[in-house]
Amino acid sequence: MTAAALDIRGLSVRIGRSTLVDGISLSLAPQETLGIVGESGSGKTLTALAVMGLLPAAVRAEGSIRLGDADLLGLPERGLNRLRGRRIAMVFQDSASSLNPVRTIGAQLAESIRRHQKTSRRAARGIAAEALGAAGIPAPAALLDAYPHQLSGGLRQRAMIALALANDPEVLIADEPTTALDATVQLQVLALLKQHARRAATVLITHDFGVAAEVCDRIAVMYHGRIVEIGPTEAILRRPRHPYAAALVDLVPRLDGPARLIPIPGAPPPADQAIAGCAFAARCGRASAACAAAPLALGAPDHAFACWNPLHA
Ligand SMILES: Nc1ncnc2c1ncn2[C@@H]1O[C@H](COP(=O)(O)OP(=O)(O)OP(=O)(O)O)[C@@H](O)[C@H]1O
Repeated sequence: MTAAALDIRGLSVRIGRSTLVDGISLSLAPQETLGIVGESGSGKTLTALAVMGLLPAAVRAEGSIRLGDADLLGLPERGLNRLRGRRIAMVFQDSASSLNPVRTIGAQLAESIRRHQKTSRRAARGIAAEALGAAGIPAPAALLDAYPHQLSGGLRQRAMIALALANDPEVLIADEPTTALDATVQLQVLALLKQHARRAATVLITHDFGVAAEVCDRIAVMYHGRIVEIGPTEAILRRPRHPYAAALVDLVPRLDGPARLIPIPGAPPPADQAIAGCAFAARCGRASAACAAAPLALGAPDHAFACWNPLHA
């Protein structure tokens, strides 16, 4: 079996007594593209920030996150700094606030390249121009001296993708990389990510199931800080098992009629109100207290889902 590019086990993210991400496990093969899909507030970004070691100070992460041979949660800041940008990189949703507004695109790219590769300033500028070209930016050399505010949203997002990919990382995390873009630019950026995904492992975070279906080999559905379903994209699209995943699939625009809006409960029921029979028996088919929709674990069947009835956890 090929070693995982990224392996997350039992990751929880907490602030004070609140658990915002609740014991999730994921494994990503080299060159695999995994979509993390879920509604706003489900814990997607916190999961990504935990992997990058970029959580705010008051927020704690527990569990294990391995990038190849490196244990990311155990690394001190200096160790993380050596890996970030070189072995793992992230594209953020909002390129306007993620790029430094007072430094040119070229200076920001060259700095990242020189931090991780032994190279002269001149050579770093050349690599920077190449990275911009590879991100589909026309006349990349001319863009090196531009400031972020001088670029359109689409160009800025491409520049950020170039920045993330400049050192050829093993793992790329893209957090809602197309949300702020108009439809045609969205398609171009997705095509770019798809092209990159052939070279390295990619995690695409989105609330849009259609976007994930376009690019990803597998999809993990997050709900209330947990992964409630994970499996090959095709399988989830054809036969979603968890009601939330089914609702997301139903929202993907179709040519054969309007999408249906299916209301689902806002949160798992508290343990003392949990029903003995599975509330989602119709989908999971495990109507008794023996409901085996166990917390998703590595080594679970290819396409697995978790029940949120606490009696069945
Ligand atoms: N610094 C923080 N302090 C306290 N709570 C936080 C903090 N950051 C996030 N949260 C909370 O944690 C939960 C998960 O947030 P997260 O940003 O991961 O969601 P998300 O799925 O990425 O949503 P979106 O799609 O809107 O970005 C939310 O309830 C959010 O309000």
